[in-house]
Amino acid sequence: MAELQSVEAALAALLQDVPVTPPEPLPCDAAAGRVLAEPVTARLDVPPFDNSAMDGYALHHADAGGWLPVSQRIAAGQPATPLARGTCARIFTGGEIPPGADCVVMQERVERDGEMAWLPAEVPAGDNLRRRGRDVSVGASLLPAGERLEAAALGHLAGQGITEVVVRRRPRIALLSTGDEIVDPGQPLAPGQLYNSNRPMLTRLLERFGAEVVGASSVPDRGEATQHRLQEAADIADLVVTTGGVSVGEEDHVKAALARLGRLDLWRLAVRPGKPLALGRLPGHGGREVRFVGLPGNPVSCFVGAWLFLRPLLGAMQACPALATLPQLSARADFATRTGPRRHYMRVTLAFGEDGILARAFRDQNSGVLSSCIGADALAVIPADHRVEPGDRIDCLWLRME
Ligand SMILES: Nc1nc2c(c(=O)[nH]1)N[C@H]1C(S)=C(S)[C@@H](COP(=O)(O)OP(=O)(O)OC[C@H]3O[C@@H](n4cnc5c(N)ncnc54)[C@H](O)[C@@H]3O)O[C@H]1N2
Ligand code: MOO
Repeated sequence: MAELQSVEAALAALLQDVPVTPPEPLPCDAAAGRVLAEPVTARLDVPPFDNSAMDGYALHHADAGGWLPVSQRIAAGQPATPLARGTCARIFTGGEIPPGADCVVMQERVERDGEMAWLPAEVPAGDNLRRRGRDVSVGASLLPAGERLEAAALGHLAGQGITEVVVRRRPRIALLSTGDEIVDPGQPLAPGQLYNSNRPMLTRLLERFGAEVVGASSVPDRGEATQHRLQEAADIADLVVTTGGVSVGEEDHVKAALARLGRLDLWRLAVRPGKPLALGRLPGHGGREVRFVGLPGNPVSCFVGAWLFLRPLLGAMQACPALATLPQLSARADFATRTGPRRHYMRVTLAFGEDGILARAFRDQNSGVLSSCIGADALAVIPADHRVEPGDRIDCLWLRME
């Protein structure tokens, strides 16, 4: 039997020559989670004018230390007039610093008597000032291509008055569920059948990774039907993902159908869960090359396979570096385990304490037990042929992210 491949070899095969989806313009209001196809350059200074960081009094620092007349009042949104030397201005947070002032004293340090204000001595120039362009200056790089538009980036675009961006088209995914025993929720369940957990789970994960599921259908365990559905899927998608039917039984038709239509690049990994994972390519509409990932049917194999393989693949398709890898944390195990010839990706929760991070493993790590993925903070990576005792250091891949 052919040797099992490593995760690294599978990732290298998967990420080779990945076609990037085309750019498309999109209103910023609809761009959350999308990936910038072009860098954005700042066209405004932010803040656009020197302004006060405090409610208080603006003055020239050389005039501090004594009583000064209050010569103007500047609320946020009002224009300031030049400040006469020897006077101060009542100012509010965000108010424009008047020409001639170079510092602000917060009102808690100031005594007020009618139109006069007492200001403490030795106020440094620049105190409590937010200078024009401190955050962003015109012409500077605002956001690079490949940035995923999350909260702060969307705020940054709005801060420039930008209403439209050019983003990568979301990769289109066709999801095929194989298995005669798999039934859609809402249908009655006959003996020997079970409901399709993988489809909604993968749909949600794929959407979180920036993709759009454009087709989701079920495939009976027959070679011809599998081939037909694979071709239909390849015609509408950038990536075809199947679940189940990639093991060694005679009811496992996916690999054969793939090999007939396109090409099987790699099959069977030294990992648990997810051993029979298959990677390949299919010819799409008009001769396009469509990627193929065949996940094993066990729900945990699908969950882990999506994080390990679909996420970086979708990152490459959107030219988004943030999706390429998962952050790695070092934790202490609070469990004992032993691996055989396959690397084990165990579902763990992480407790962040004063002594560091403690990883707790879900009790049943079988690849059919989807409960082990609910609330999982991370995947603990246990090398092949390895023994872990409680307290041992282990590497964990952080999952609490997009
Ligand atoms: N003789 C061998 N048998 C198996 C091997 C092997 O090396 N030799 N490998 C085992 C491993 S490891 C895995 S993983 C599974 C994967 O097999 P398949 O990818 O062909 O998956 P299926 O047999 O179709 O399904 C496996 C399991 O998952 C259930 N399933 C499938 N789809 C769904 C779904 N959409 N929702 C919920 N559950 C689903 C299915 O009913 C099966 O119980 O092969 C082992 N066998
Ligand atoms: O490789 Mo499988 O997913 O362990 O049951």
